[in-house]
Amino acid sequence: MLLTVRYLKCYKHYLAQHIKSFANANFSTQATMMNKGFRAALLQLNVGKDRTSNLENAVDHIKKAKEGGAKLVALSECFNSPYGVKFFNEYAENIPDGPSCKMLSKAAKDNSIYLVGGTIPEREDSKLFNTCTVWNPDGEMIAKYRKMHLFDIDIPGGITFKESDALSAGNELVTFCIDDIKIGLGICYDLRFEELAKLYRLQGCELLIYPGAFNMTTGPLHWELVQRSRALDNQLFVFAISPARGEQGYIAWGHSQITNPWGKVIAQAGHAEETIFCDIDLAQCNEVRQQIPIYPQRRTDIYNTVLAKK
Ligand SMILES: NC(=O)CC(=O)C(=O)O
Repeated sequence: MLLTVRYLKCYKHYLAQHIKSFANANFSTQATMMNKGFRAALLQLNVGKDRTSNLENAVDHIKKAKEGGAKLVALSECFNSPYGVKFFNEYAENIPDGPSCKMLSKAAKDNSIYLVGGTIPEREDSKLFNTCTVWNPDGEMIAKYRKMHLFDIDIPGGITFKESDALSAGNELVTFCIDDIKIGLGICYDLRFEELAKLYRLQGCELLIYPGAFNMTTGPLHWELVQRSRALDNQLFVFAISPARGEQGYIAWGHSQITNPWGKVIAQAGHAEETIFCDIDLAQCNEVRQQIPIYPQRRTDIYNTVLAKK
């Protein structure tokens, strides 16, 4: 079995109740859904310039994730193309008619899973977006989210990147449900914006999923920290899925991660190609919310986070 599975060292109390640890990937499918729990697999894949190879590699790993018992499988930001301003136009596709969406739909259906399709560069009329699609076990697209905060930064001696030279920003929060679990979507740089996560929390989300690709400047400092912050502040699970670290162009930090509502990292990849599995139980959100009731304790008479009126 090619899959690398991390042995999860978990919080003593929660280990017993909620988190299963895995030594291998020979899982039974019976464990795929129980109450508010499910097995998730985050696919941290190598990505190169050949779109067809990227898609074939994803199909292969999605199948293995299903064999490992995953009910929800998630891919990284730009899993089908290199990540870079000069590549977005060349690789852009219509959604849902392009080859990447066709593959995602088929893979979700063939494996009967929920599939968070990482992101692809999307073309709509004359505009390009960085877009995440989500597919249900019948192969239907059930959500489409466009990166809302474009990655425009300039760190002398570090990294300069200007997504807005090529992309337009999305303007909508997007959620989807698996049974009674509500899940919010963001993409990479969106992780840094606490108000977005808070709005999802206020809408009832218990899990936020961010395909992402931090880099060798910001990754070591911020990748783990922002995810733990979003999870802790909003008392929910956070998944972030990176491409594996390449050697040329934009070098991704890797370290795809699952964080629980305590702000504790319960699974994390290294930097190479790897699948991480984790059984999560969303009931843990309510427990934390009851034990540390910060939401009813907020002083909304003094401050508040609300959706802007359009
Ligand atoms: N690539 C991004 O969108 C974000 C990132 O790398 C960072 O915030 O750092």
